[in-house]
Amino acid sequence: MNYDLNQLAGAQQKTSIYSGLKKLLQLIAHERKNLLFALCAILVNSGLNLLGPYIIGHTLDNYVVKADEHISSAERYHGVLMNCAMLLGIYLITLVSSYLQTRLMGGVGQRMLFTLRNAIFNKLQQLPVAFFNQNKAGDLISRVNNDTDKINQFFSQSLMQFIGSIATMVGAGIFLLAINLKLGAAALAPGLLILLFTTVVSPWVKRTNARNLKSVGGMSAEIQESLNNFKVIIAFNRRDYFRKRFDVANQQNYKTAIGAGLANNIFMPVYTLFASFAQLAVLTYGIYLISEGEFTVGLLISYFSYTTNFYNPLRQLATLWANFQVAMAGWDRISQILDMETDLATVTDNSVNNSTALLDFKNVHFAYGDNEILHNINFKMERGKTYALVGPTGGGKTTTASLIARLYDPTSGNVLLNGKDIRSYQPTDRSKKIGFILQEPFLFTGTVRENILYGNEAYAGYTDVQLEEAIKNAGLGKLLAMFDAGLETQVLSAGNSISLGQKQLIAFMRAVLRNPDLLILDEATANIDTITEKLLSEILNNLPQHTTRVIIAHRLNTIENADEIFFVNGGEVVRAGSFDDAMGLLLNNKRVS
Ligand SMILES: Nc1ncnc2c1ncn2[C@@H]1O[C@H](COP(=O)(O)OP(=O)(O)OP(=O)(O)O)[C@@H](O)[C@H]1O
Repeated sequence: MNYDLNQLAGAQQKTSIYSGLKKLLQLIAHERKNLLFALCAILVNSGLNLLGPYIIGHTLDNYVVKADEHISSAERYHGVLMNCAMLLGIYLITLVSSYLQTRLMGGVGQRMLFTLRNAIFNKLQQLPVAFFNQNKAGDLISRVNNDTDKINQFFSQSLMQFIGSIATMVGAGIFLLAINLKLGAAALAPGLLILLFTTVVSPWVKRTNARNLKSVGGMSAEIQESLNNFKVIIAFNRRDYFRKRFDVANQQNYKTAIGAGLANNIFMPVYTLFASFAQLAVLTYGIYLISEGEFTVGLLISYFSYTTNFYNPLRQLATLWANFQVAMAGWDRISQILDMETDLATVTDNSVNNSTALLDFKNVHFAYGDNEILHNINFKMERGKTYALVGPTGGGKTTTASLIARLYDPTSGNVLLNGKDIRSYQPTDRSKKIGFILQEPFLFTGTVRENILYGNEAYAGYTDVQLEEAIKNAGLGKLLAMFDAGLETQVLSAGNSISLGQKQLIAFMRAVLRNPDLLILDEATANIDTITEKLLSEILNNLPQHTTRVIIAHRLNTIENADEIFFVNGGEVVRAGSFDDAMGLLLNNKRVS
């Protein structure tokens, strides 16, 4: 299955703004109350702002331009003062409502960021190994950090301004048309041209931003790769090579960022130009209407304010629209992860199998992409026995072990665990039954204790003394004693606080403590001295009766106690009997050739 996000990008970028926004809003459905309050605040704000120009126009017409002779100057003065007081009240209420709106939306934005990052992280935890093989960690980190932040910025800063601007525009448009239909139409006509321009240009702006976010992800992947491998880079003197690679990624990012900046800033000047056309139309046509006696000076002044009230938010919308395009491009990249279907779903197994073995491979084929690695594999593994997988490098041993642990599913055929399709087990049940120790075990930054407890939640409440007791009971006491500070020894996930061999010992203790039915060791003792390795082999021999062991190793002494050896090579897994049988077979083969 194709899990490469950057290859899927083309297909998935076609999500419409409406459906993208709808899905995004579903994610913050629980914020409905806050959004509603903020919306009320913004509507109050916009509505009151629109009353201002009308009151000013009304004041001018009634108390200044055509003041009625019957009104004394004291009454006129009083009228003007009353209207000013009303305006002051309006301005104060808009101040409070705009504060409320900013506060509410700031909170919504931060909570949304939290929810989004959580959703992506949880999704990442469910995705199969193939997903991580096909995508670079740096790009994924950029999606979790950078792209979610773009959405947060839009929601916390721009969304309410966006709605406020639209509300002000609609209100101003209504006032313009209601006061004078013909002049209103002339004032609003350039707005239609703006709408047309926006519709045509927006897809290009979104595409340009998507390209930019992709190159930010690419650059982040470059940085991550060179930081992770800095020792190899220094040892092989590959600094120039990586510097050049980074330079290419940085250049690429620079170019796409310039493109995105250009695209995001294209709206503003065009909107300003059309807004000026509107003011000109109001001025010339308005003066003509006044000369015809169809309009008043006070209303013309209100009209200018309303035209400004219509076009200013429109200009603001230009910036907000660009922010929205950036956010939607980020959302597309995030939805690619959220929409990713895992092909390792749990299936129901109603078939009747009479297999009594712990593990049963039935006609298993497996391919990475188009490259078939295992062809029609059939073998069984019984409870409590020790099996070794041997064979040349690249022969398929790790791949076979990965199928046993269901890191991948067969392309065809079945793997049965306890007579049931391995795909029918819930991930938690399966991982309880199977322990997997890798050549380069992953440890978290923390203490040995914390690393042992990872995946061993049953011991979470244990005191150090109780845990040490459990470790001793599992036969692991001598291993723990190899760490100077015992359970409190510090481990750095990406550092050199302990050796690779010591890391393997911690992973070994972690896996054995889980008391799994099946324990897989993939070159898990390759970095351990022969004396400690003997100790590990004793521990393995003393595991509970029911535990089956699968050992992948190149060193012969590691596998000499195996009950059965399998040769894994050329797409086949062949039974070779016990260690002695296998050695005999190997010697005979050599003699023949
Ligand atoms: N993630 C992957 N994507 C594509 N091909 C892979 C992947 N992992 C392994 N392969 C290929 O599958 C084949 C078998 O690899 P595998 O790691 O199973 O061999 P192995 O016998 O365990 O080798 P080694 O002894 O070196 O660990 C190799 O040709 C390898 O290149």
